[in-house]
Amino acid sequence: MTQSLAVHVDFVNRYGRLDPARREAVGVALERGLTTDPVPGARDERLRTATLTDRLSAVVVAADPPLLLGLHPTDEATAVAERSAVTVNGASGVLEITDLDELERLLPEYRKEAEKASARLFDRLTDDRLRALGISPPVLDIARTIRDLDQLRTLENVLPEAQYTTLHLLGDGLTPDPPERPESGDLAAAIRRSQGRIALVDGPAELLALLAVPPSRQRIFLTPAQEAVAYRHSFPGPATVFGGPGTGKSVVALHRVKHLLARSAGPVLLTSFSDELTDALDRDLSQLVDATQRAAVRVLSLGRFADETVSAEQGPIRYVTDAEHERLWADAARRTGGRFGPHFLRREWEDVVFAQRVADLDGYLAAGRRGRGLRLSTAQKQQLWPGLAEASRVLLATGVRTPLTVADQAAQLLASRPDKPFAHVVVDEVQDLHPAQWRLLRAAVAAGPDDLFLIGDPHQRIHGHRVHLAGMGVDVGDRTVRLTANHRTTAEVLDWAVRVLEETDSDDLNGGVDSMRGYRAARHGPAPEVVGYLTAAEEFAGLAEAVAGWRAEGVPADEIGVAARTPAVADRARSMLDGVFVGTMHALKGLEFRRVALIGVNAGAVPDSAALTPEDDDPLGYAMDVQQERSLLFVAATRTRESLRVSWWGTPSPLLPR
Ligand SMILES: Nc1ncnc2c1ncn2[C@@H]1O[C@H](COP(=O)(O)OP(=O)(O)OP(=O)(O)O)[C@@H](O)[C@H]1O
Repeated sequence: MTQSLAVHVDFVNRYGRLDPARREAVGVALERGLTTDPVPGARDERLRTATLTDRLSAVVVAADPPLLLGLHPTDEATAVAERSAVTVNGASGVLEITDLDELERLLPEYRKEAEKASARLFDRLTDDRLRALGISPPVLDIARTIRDLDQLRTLENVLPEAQYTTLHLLGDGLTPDPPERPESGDLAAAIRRSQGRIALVDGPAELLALLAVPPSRQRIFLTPAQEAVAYRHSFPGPATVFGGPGTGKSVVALHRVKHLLARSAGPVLLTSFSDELTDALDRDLSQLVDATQRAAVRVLSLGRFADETVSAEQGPIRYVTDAEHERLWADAARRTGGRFGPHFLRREWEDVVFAQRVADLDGYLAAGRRGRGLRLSTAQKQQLWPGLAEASRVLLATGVRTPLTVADQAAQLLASRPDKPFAHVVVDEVQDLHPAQWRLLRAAVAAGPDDLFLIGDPHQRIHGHRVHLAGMGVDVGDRTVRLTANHRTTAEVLDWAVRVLEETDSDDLNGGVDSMRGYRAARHGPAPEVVGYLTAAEEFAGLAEAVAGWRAEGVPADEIGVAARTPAVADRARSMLDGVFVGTMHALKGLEFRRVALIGVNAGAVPDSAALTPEDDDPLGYAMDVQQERSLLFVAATRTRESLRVSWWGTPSPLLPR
């Protein structure tokens, strides 16, 4: 691909804010091709302007390829070009724009303030250290005057983004990423390196296609925090990225794939736990990589990957049906003398016996039951064992399979082969994976640098397997990066959703805890609307009215999501709504909409009594199941970009925040 033009995210955002007529006119001008004019008196002669319409001009960096930096009324474009300078960050090698006039205007004021203070924020750091971390001379001057983080924040929109981020981390007592020591400091290389902020296109047609992608669908640009992890040169082993809902974790996954493809011939596996999620990743990846690179990536769910691996050796696989599965656990429960229920047995088998590949009673007596709540005495384990052994016999020895047993078989097949199918594996939504799936991931790639890039959110765990990664041969050491800024949900919805979780901590897959503190959302919107009705019929009528209202406001049907806790309630809603996404709360995972309605959030339905371990059998297991139901409501509530409506009939769910 020839890359004849580069475009900065700021240009794209400004274009997106124009009215349709101006957008059209700018499009026509871009199609004709750019003519740039030098700006007399510019502090950096590489900054030019290009006239686009009678009122609008682009700020352009004269480089190879030319970079469209900003889009402004012509006077303003000239002023930006006059007072700024283009530089290459000394640590990361990315392109930066510094407003020199503004820094020089502020410096005397900040110096005067600094003289009054007894200490300044960066006193403990030498100039050499700051320079090595990419702080440029004009920024260093003003950084020296800063007293505290609050004062630093006043410079957020003045300093180049990456330098601001570095200073903020240092001021917070944290260590920024080590410098990458870029091999070349020239502008062309810097443009190519600034992947998350600058897109390269092969001409006006491709540029217009990029500009036509609505902001909610664009996956091209990253914030500096996202960019720092997605384009980190290399991790010496498995790395994790944790972040709350809407922090751009899936976007980071896509860019990590792009980065790996630029550095290695692959092949790369991009995977997640469901086909819906991998289908969405697959669609978005095509925005980022070209056809040659695309050919070196497999995008498929863990279930399909496992199925492919096993069926290649053994032919088509027959999976157990839901009815057979239910019968199996009812049989197993009978073999325990009826002392334990089918639900408990299934969880015990999946999370202990099968998770640890326990083969006999002695193994079971010795097995740890981390995360399983209720303590069991030796006598109880002995009572349980015949039921568990029968489940193992049916599920492992006969030809009947579940997705999890197939994952385990695939893991064993791959583990026994010297050649691994992938050079790198990138996984989204790791919080829901079962140990068998972790074993499969581990076996899909040889241990080494950049083997596993794991992305997730412990608070969105909705399938209940608790895993300790080091025990799966996945040691992430201190390679955990956290993302905190939410780009999807409004602050009002995020606050409400966090209250559903009741401020609990979730274990972080790594033996520690991941706390909710630090989530933030910059956008604002209406508070969630919570509506109660006397009967289900009235609630459905209220839903239909609300959806009709949104449609009348101009919200397209496919930008509306409706979810219920159970398939039956969802089916009923689906039958009365056309073109709108209607599904279970589980099915909302990973999706997003402009408006979301959660229905049937009543006592008895949320939490779903059928999904709870009976409290008398196992109080701790019960508490964990309730927590999982909270996570589910949290996940469903955070799917909306604009507003959330929650309804119930009869008695409201006890999980709703008061
Ligand atoms: N740097 C960014 N600039 C603008 N929008 C962004 C940015 N990063 C993410 N977004 C937007 O935020 C939304 C959420 O991103 P994404 O789906 O990657 O988040 P996530 O962390 O995987 O979410 P979840 O865990 O809730 O499924 C998307 O609409 C995406 O386009």
